[in-house]
Amino acid sequence: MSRIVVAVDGPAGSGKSSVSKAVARKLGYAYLDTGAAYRAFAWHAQNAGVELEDAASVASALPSFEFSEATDPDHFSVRVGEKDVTDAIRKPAVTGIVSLVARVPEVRAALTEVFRSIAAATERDGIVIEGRDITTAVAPDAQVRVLLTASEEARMGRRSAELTGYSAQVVGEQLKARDRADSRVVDFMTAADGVTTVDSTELDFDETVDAVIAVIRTNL
Ligand SMILES: Nc1ncnc2c1ncn2[C@@H]1O[C@H](COP(=O)(O)OP(=O)(O)O)[C@@H](O)[C@H]1O
Ligand SMILES: Nc1ccn([C@@H]2O[C@H](COP(=O)(O)OP(=O)(O)O)[C@@H](O)[C@H]2O)c(=O)n1
Repeated sequence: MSRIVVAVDGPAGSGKSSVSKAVARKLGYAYLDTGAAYRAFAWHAQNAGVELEDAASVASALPSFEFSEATDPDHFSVRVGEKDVTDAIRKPAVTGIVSLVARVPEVRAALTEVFRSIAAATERDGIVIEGRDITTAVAPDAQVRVLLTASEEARMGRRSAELTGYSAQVVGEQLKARDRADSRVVDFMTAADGVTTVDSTELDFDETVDAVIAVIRTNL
């Protein structure tokens, strides 16, 4: 069976996770959130007591990283060893350190292999994989490649609406700082050759899902 891969990249708050999950659900595809893996590794590295500023120390936590992620869009969960970290990895304590671990080349190489194995193991007809470097590094040969963007203002507004209890200004500043740090490692602000941009600034959620499905239909 030839499995369809839909690769989705974009900056924080552009709608990658929620839109990709909805697209997967509608098409009966699997769904893989690669940011969740980087977050889970950051959580693990911190618990392992590594020196987060030191790349070699961060990489030393890789062999003990027992990661698993469900790919059913209706039952999403992330585990490290026996522990369910689905909620813990969304906390600001993890969001604030994830870029430090994501910049380490050994970490990127190891997680890229994990993503390819998960994609190869899915039993569904297709998989939507979302992150920052899926269209360019993880699955550059994907049949469908999308860059999901939205204005900084829209992204900050969406993220702060989601994180109730935190000041909109602090959430916005953290999002901008993380995008700045991440974009030094991977370019997810401009579409690579053959990648279709979907700008959701003026679209509501359902319209964005439909726009991504339209790109998929055009490419298959
Ligand atoms: N087109 C849209 N219009 C309005 N809200 C959206 C849209 N796309 C996504 N959202 C909302 O924005 C928030 C951030 O989306 P998320 O999927 O977490 O982004 P990302 O994974 O890119 O960080 C979520 O609450 C989501 O429901
Ligand atoms: N393919 C990917 C996915 C995420 N990441 C890293 O993981 C972090 C969390 O990704 P995420 O997709 O959960 O972040 P949000 O866009 O949901 O805020 C990013 O800030 C990047 O540092 C990455 O480097 N490469």
